[in-house]
Amino acid sequence: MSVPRARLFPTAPHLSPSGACCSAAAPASGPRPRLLSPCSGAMKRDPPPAERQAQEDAGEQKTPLWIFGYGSLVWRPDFEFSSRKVGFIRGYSRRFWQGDTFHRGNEKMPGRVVTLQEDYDACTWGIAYEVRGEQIATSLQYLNMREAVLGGYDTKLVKFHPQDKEADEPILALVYIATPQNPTYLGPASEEDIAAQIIVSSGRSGHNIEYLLRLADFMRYFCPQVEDEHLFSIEEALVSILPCLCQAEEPLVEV
Ligand SMILES: N[C@@H](CCC(=O)N[C@@H](CS)C(=O)NCC(=O)O)C(=O)O
Repeated sequence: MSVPRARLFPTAPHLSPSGACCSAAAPASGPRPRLLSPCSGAMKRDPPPAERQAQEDAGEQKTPLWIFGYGSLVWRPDFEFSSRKVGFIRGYSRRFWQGDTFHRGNEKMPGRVVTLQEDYDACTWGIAYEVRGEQIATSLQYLNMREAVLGGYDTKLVKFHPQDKEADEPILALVYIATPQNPTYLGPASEEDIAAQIIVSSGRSGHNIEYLLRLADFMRYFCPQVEDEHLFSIEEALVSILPCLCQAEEPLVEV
């Protein structure tokens, strides 16, 4: 029996037309859980230099800060923003090569989430979020915990290209990347092995299957012109193991 995906997962927080995430203060179900670092007693990290510079620039010049999401940030930003744009960054490929022992896995059975691999000829599509004024410090503080402390990601400044290139110039954006030097980096594996690991992993933010399917649905519905072979071959491998997961009739992600 096929089960439409939309019924498998609670809908992502609804984004109001203005683009402000109406559940930015808390995830869909109740107040955001206190995020405890899995490495108990880990000190809260100072923001990395690139992030601090971007924050200082934004604060002093009242210019907005843009944050580029290409994984869970695409469908669960969970911070207040002023606007958002679909687009891409050059020079990177998205890969399910980062282990996750908190959000979509645990210490014994880490999940697999995405990071970026330097790849000169490649582009990675996602969403850039514009944060202004007080949104800047709030979003960076939240993402530092969610991505850096709990996820092993570092920050980098990249050039974001909005999909509507006639209307928009490229924009400098902050992106979170998990490098091979971080402790939960897993590196390459076959799409079949990655799918098998995703099927058996879940963590504090939900099942790893949800993470994969929401990202695949975002790309299918909002970037239909893009063929992300790595992502869709993992999805295909997962559906061949779990044929009950039919493709969603409507997008799981609302942008
Ligand atoms: N940095 C990427 C990946 C972010 C990502 O997926 N990070 C994990 C941390 S391990 C996360 O936030 N997970 C939250 C969730 O799975 O709902 C992005 O911009 O979307």
